Amino acid sequence: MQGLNLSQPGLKHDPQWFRKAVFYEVLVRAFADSKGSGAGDFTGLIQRLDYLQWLGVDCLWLPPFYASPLRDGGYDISDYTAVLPEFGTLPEFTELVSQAHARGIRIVTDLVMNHTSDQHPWFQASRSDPKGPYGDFYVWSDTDDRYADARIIFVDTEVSNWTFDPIRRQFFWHRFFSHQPDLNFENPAVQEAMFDVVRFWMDLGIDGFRLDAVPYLFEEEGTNCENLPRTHEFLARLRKMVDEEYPGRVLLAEANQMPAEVVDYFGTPEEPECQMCFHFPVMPRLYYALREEKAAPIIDVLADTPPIPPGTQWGTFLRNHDELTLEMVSPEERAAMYGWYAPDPRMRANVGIRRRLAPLLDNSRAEIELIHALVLSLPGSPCLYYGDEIGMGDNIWLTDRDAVRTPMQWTPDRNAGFSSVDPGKLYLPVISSLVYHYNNVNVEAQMAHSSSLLHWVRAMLQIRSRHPVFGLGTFEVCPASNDGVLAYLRSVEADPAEGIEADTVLCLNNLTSRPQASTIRLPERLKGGQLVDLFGGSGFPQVSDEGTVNITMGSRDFFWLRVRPATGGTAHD
Ligand SMILES: OC[C@H]1O[C@H](O[C@H]2O[C@H](CO)[C@@H](O)[C@H](O)[C@H]2O)[C@H](O)[C@@H](O)[C@@H]1O
Ligand SMILES: [Ca+2]
Repeated sequence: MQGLNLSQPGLKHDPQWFRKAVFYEVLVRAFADSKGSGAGDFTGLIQRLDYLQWLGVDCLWLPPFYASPLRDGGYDISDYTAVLPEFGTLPEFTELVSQAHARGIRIVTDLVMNHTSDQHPWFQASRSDPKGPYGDFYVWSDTDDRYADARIIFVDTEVSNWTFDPIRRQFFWHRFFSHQPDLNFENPAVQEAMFDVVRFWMDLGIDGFRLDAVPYLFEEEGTNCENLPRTHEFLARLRKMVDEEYPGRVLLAEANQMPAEVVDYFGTPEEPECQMCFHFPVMPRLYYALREEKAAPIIDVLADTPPIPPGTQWGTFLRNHDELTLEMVSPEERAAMYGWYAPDPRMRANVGIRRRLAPLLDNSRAEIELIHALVLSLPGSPCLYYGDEIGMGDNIWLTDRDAVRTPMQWTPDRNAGFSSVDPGKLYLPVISSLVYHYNNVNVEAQMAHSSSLLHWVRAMLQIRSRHPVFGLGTFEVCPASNDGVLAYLRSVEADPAEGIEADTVLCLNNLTSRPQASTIRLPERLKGGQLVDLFGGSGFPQVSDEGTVNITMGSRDFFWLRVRPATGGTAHD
């Protein structure tokens, strides 16, 4: 942004960076159009890196920007080592990586291993030459009745996971759209080809990969074809290769699974797989807890979450480029979520809700702040979704998940400052609805307004970055007398070698829409401790000799209170 005067700190060596980082998902296509083509591009993103540095994010996650017919937002890849020309060139991509690194920002890209576009030359060769070198690159069958226990994921569009190919005269397997044939991971040549894709992008300097749709790599008769042992064996091999050839680069699993299954994607200390996994089950429960006005859904899902290996980290999020998935909640919870958050059927897609954060919460500033406070203080490295920092709206009149992929709103000017193109030529229209119109909701206006959501989010990221306890610390629920109040402690021990000071923070969240009083019970070691607000430094009533704190909180209020033990030692004494 013009006028931002920022230093260029460069990357620091920090093998644990991903455990403390705040991630930011940004679609190249949606962020900034430097060429007037109507779609965003690498150069546009480079021009906005100062903004992202100012905001305080540590790592960008870029969904696919590879050659693609764009029938699934780029998750339908037709060439793994080429970029889509409308986004720019490979040298522009490498410039983006080095410009981001110069600002201390890392870059993680998407690795879509499970499937390709049907336009990929591998598929074209496979369908036309079954005996040729690519004949066995995909999962072919004479019948469409194999793997009958595998569910259909894109239920709005697909009726089967098999589609008949008139050229090869066989059926091919696809877990997603019928234009996205699954690669055959039983074929060692496919595995090697994927290793080469990894090497190609790692050689260009990226800091890691989000592994798209990773539970579905292998298929096996009589199973639901998810989370199979062969998939884990392959991932352990992939991690070994990355550790040997690109030490320090990170793998982040997108495994939309229940906690007991998703932890397997971390692997074991002996056979590690991914350093990070998105925690899908906790996300819908944050929204559920806000409407039920109870702490239990969040407490329960975290209690059901097994411990993860040392040195690994959860990825948490409120929204992303997909629908807000409800695959990980019970049918009863799903029905309630649809009622609360998607009353219009047009708001729904597959098993989920295709709305952005601000409209989901009816633009309630208090709820938007509270849900951010939760995701920024619960265990895990949070990933923000572009535009949510200014409370961007959505457009449910667009098809599928395009509802939440509209251009970033920079200014109140033409095309929201996203592009200079004729508005009719934009890849998607900018949001111009009554409440979320880019005239009102844009970066420029919020920068000029010190109490805007944008400034608030930035301040939260600053506080979080000063307290590594949020990334590295343990998590302990504190019993509260009021079931609408969620209380927990984050604690970290001193680690002078890593520059970490001992820190304990008590996080209190009033999940209800009314003021609440509650008595919170803290562990023995904190009896008589002092409580200090992390934001303003004000003292709060001290922890009683019985280890309790009596607190009153406003509607949807939250507090982050540093706990100083009474003994003058650390909270771990
Ligand atoms: O490449 C196909 C899809 O892969 C990801 O899908 C994930 O999102 C789905 C919902 O849209 C979800 O149901 C599934 O479990 C996930 O693997 C990717 O994020 C999608 O954009 C993409 O279409
Ligand atoms: Ca597969």
